Amino acid sequence: MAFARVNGIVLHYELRGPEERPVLVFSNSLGTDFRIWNKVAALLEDDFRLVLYDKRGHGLSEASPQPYAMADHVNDLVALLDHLSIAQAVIIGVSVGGMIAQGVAAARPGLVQALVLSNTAHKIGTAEMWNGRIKAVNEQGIASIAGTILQRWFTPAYCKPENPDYVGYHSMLTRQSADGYAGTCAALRDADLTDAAKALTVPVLCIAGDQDGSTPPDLVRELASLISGARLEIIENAGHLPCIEQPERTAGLIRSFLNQAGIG
Ligand SMILES: O=C(O)CCC(=O)CC(=O)O
Repeated sequence: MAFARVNGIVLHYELRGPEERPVLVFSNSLGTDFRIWNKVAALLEDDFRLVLYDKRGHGLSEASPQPYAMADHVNDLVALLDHLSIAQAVIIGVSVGGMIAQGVAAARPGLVQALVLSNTAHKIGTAEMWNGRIKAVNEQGIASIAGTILQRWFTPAYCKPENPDYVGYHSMLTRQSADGYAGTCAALRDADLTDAAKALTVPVLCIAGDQDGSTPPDLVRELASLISGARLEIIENAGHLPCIEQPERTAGLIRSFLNQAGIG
């Protein structure tokens, strides 16, 4: 557990794995903290240097007042990597974390060796949808929308109150800062990374979950079609967060992609 003040905000992060190995940076989704990557990280940490961090307004990182711009999240990650003296990294992002990854590649191309874009897109949702979510969170709290959100995060088989993991992730979501959650909804509402995706020249792996209700496979396929040479993999029996529901498959795809790209 470590903290750094970068870009005017205190971020929570953790470093794992051998220092001399290629660096993998993990960026999490809306309403979660970096523990969503724990099972994937455990499968990779013997062979890679891992950076896990909580984005602004999530987990133990500081929450500035809403709204946020995607550039805030992008600049935070670039500043954290600079703070850690990391010159090159593979950025692995899920959902809004995948948009942050695309943004970092556009803002600081030299920093990015390859990208893994899991359950994400160049543009997610509509202004109407995000404004509705912001209003609900600000007026009634995250708990008021949590049940609906978890149905998109996980498959029906996982989404059961008798599953302790489901209950745990419900707690993770409802305990996020309202400013952090709604602020990041505003960032998602205003972000269109179509041009950034089209300009990517690094190796890219796109991952979709066959039962993802937030960024369905067709949307991830559309993202992959914008990126020259991108590889697309669809994980079965997974919703929006295959890193939680299918960690072995997710880590296996990351490992084989890095191997193919000559990293590691
Ligand atoms: O998960 C994200 O980072 C944004 C996409 C989304 O809205 C997922 C959800 O339904 O919470």
